[in-house]
Amino acid sequence: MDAYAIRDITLLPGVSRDGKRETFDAIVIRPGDTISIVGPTGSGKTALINDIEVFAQQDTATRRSVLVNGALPPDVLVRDPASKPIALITQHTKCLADLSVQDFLIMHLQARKCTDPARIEETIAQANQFTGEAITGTMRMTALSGGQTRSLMVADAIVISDTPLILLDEIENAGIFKDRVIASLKEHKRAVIFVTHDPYVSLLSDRRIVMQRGAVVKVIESDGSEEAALATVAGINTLLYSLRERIRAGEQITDGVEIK
Ligand SMILES: Nc1ncnc2c1ncn2[C@@H]1O[C@H](COP(=O)(O)OP(=O)(O)OP(=O)(O)O)[C@@H](O)[C@H]1O
Repeated sequence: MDAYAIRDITLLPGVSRDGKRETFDAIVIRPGDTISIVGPTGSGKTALINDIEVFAQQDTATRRSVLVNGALPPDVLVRDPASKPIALITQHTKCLADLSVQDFLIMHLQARKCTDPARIEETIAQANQFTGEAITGTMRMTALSGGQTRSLMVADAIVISDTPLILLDEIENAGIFKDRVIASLKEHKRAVIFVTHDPYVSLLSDRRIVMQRGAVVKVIESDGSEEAALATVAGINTLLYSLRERIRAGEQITDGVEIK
């Protein structure tokens, strides 16, 4: 995004599923922000990120609108895929191209009109920070696991697509290190919005948008009061990760398991 620098993306209220106006004034998303969207099944979490992804202008079911740098988004951001400042990655994001990881990334680099070949290795190295299952350039895209695919897509969004905002729809079971993804997105000054049912991701976020009946009903700002809960959940997360690895490796877990 050299030509058009994104300073912020603003979501303006729409209506709930029963037609009531949402009560928030505006939700402003800036580089480095980590936001989670939580709420029961069917409460409108996916609809909310879809509004952001399509730059809604009161033309979706929710009647919300989205501004870029405080104004209507310019046409080029909406229509030119190579200029799109938003990457949406879901559980179902799959790559059907029968190419090696390296060839796929080269193709994407060309599509994005980028000429820096160092970005290929950088993307693979970044993806390997997010997953415990090593990815190499010679692997086939179609042979990657769910966790490897999601890790590569997030790394690609950071390094090659270079998008300022990444939307991640329920990637929790995909076997990626979510805390590392969040740390890396912050380090690269990217904003991320997670649709999530995962307490760890929710508690790690700077802001939590709570949905009910198709509407935003609350925005909780992280103010340190959940630190103790976060520390406990982080311990549970680490424990579960190590157990998962040991069980996958065929071990029997006969020692006592303990949250550190
Ligand atoms: N404000 C709204 N007005 C009208 N329809 C809405 C609104 N918000 C969501 N919907 C519709 O309600 C349905 C459920 O919403 P959505 O899929 O976004 O829920 P969700 O919270 O993502 O659910 P899940 O957790 O099961 O994925 C969808 O058909 C969506 O288009």
